[in-house]
Amino acid sequence: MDSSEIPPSDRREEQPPASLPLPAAFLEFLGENGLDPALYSKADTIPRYIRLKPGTEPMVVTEIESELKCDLMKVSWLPDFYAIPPEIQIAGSMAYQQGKIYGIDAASGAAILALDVQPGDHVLDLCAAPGAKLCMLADMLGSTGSLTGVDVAKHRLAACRTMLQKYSLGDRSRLFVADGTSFSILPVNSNLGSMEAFVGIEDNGSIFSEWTSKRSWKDRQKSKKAKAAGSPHPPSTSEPELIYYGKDSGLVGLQKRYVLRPSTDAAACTSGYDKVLVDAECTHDGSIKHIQKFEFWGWKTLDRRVLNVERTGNLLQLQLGLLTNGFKLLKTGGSLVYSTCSLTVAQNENVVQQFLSKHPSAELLKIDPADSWPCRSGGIQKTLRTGAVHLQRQARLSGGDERLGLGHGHPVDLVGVDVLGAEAVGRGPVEAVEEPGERHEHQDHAQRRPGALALAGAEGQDLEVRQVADLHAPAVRREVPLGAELVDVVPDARVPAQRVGVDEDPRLRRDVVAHDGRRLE
Ligand SMILES: C[S@@+](CC[C@H](N)C(=O)[O-])C[C@H]1O[C@@H](n2cnc3c(N)ncnc32)[C@H](O)[C@@H]1O
Repeated sequence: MDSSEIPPSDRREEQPPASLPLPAAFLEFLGENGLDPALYSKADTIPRYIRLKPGTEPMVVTEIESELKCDLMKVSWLPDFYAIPPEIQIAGSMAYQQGKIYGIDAASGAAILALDVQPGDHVLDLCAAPGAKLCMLADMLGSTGSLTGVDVAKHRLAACRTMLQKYSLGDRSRLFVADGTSFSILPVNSNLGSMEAFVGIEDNGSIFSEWTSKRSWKDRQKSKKAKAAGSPHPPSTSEPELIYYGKDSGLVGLQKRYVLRPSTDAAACTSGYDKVLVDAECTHDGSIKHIQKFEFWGWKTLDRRVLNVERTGNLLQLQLGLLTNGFKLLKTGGSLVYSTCSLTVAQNENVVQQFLSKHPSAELLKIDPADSWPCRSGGIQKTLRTGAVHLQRQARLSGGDERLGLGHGHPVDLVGVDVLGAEAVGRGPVEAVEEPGERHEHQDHAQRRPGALALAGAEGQDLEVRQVADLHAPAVRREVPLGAELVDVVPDARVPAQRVGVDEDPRLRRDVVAHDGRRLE
């Protein structure tokens, strides 16, 4: 959504109130978890953060300041991060539209720094969508190594693809719709010994050619069949689905069966990922601005999606499952960051404790740069927490090789990075993400994908997908020509898929939605 195009009256309506009348059930949840409700009245003082694409000329800062009409305050401990006042909308700015800046909260930045990505690393982001951290990871990677993003929600992962493309960060990346608790595909080029056998000679559809957004004939047939059978979605499988790969991701020319084959535990030890980020699905209670959105969505939704006991129980299992599988995919000596945007001990320290009790080869490591971060200690030694406002914690764990029975531990690190005064993960520059229709998708997806839970909600980061009709009715329904890949799609507001700011996920009912239907006028 391009906020510059929303009439000022609408803009005001979208601003949540500074202090919220929190419902009893949420107050109870906070009480049970020892959290102070006063946290949620501070949203109007929490800055928003943006990150400048590395390499952006310093003089651009002045230009952005004059465009946004505010000062950009450099965050000394986070390279390329700037704080801006919370009420500033960036989505309408040229700097944003030209891909010079993106919205990402400071605590997310800390999680990525904690991962300490090095040139040549193979990096896995196991809960990647909507993709702010993925973009930063891609930036850190530079022109070597590889980045694999996984998320169980296809439409959210499609937003990651849009972001990677918009910021020209996708060349070394690949994106899989998959359950992160069982995903087992290793990085390419990590098993060179046997790779020759998998380099394709004839392209008969079993070899990766350059990625295109055009759907294959096979895919189109599948979705036609699904439609004919009365289902808006193609039948789901639990097989990972590759929805994007960049030209330098190493896939082009390889046989699909080589790239997509599941790995064994032993193979992961030697050929797994160097770095894994598990930014797990959580109750999002540490995201003050996210909680504020329930004022609009309805507090009953908060009950159902955040506080529901059954859901929370499942969530803890999911978090442990994601952490365990992420660890399994690390190569020996690799490291992992576990992070959530919940403030609860249950979803953070306890999950990590449980994990550690079952994985003796995993140890906590100290994250040295965190010494200069505005953090305080968390509940376990070497964990850090933020102050009153926001929590994000990272566990940094070594690759373990107990599966080989070698029995020696590697240094592991659990860091609760918490950023004093850093913003809660807040509304991204592109407005609200979770609209009623989207919630349906989450739930539907959860039913269709084993391991998936209905989401508590997006982090509100830079997700560029929205249902215009729901948010800003009346959206203009004038049609413009569709890109070839969108044939079969019946969107709310049609736009060419190539346009920046468009999510094209041909298999979902949400279809293709312009950021703002009025642009089509
Ligand atoms: C906190 S958000 C991740 C935010 C993201 N790292 C970012 O920086 O934009 C959690 C994500 O986990 C995903 N998720 C939930 N269950 C999952 C599962 N079983 N496997 C993989 N991803 C899952 C959700 O779809 C959601 O996008």
